[in-house]
Amino acid sequence: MTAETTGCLRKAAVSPTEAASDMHELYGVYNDISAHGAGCSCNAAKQQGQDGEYAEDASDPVHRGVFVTFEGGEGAGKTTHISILAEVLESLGREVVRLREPGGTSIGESLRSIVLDPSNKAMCDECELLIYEAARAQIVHEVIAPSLDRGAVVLCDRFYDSTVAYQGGGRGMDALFIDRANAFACQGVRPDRTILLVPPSVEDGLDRAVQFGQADRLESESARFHERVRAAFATLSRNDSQRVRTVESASAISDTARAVFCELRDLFPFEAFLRDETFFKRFDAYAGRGEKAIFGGGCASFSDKEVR
Ligand SMILES: Nc1ncnc2c1ncn2[C@@H]1O[C@H](COP(=O)(O)OP(=O)(O)OP(=O)(O)O)[C@@H](O)[C@H]1O
Ligand SMILES: Cc1cn([C@H]2C[C@H](O)[C@@H](COP(=O)(O)O)O2)c(=O)[nH]c1=O
Repeated sequence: MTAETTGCLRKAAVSPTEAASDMHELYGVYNDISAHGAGCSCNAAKQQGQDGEYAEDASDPVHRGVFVTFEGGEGAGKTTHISILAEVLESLGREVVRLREPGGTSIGESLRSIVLDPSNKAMCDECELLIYEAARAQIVHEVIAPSLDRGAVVLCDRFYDSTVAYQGGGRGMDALFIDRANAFACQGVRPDRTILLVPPSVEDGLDRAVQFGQADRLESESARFHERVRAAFATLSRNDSQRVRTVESASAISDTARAVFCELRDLFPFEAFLRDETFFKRFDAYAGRGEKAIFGGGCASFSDKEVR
């Protein structure tokens, strides 16, 4: 099995056996690791595409990679769990592209600093919506579509569901217009799975989010705004429960990480990790380290200094 035939492994010729042996070295606990090679996620994703589960019309592209987005209110734990997932997927030999929205491209990061700048108090809702869509169009065109085409796993911190929740739920903007704007920006690219992380409460999430610095323009919105965003995310998950999986991020990071892996087990070969009582405990050490410390790894990063 080669990367060319399956789209499953890192671009160069890394066989399932080699990937398994890398992971064995890293974690040193699995004897039945060859089972991971058999559970190739891209085949699963492609199959789902062929079955029409993810592709809503015949013109939708069926990509070779896997696109997973993380959503949720402020401080939900998206950065932390993307980092954990990326680390494990890389150990399995996958090419992982980590991104954030808005951002992830040079243009997108410039738009991010404008839309989140707390001094931009004059920004109207229409301008805000279009900035998010502009950044999205650029990241889809420049990074997400090409990465999926070559078979990478793309992990994105927020995507179009955030526009539905923040500009739709939070600002009360027209839902149909938002759907059309999202479709225009995304050109048929849709997440294969979305993990919706839910902190214990809006207040807890905001406290977590601002612990390392000043609140940005959106974080500075009222608690009522953030409650509406939270409710809109909950509705999204109820209406599309096949794609959008809710995970509470109320307890230890290890418990939340295990629940995230559970929701992705049909896309990636995670069974051995899920059977291991102790595997997820190591991730409790990520608590409170913040984005800068976590994103020290080898894969494409969306930290401020290393923007893709
Ligand atoms: N179960 C949990 N899962 C993830 N993070 C947790 C959990 N419990 C506490 N935290 C803490 O919450 C904080 C916020 O996490 P993180 O930065 O990953 O959230 P985020 O959703 O990316 O935030 P933001 O909205 O600012 O982008 C971190 O300090 C993290 O250690
Ligand atoms: C994509 C997107 C984001 N937002 C909001 C949500 C957050 O408040 C910020 C992004 O900051 P984070 O620290 O990276 O979470 O922007 C939005 O309102 N609409 C969107 O489409």
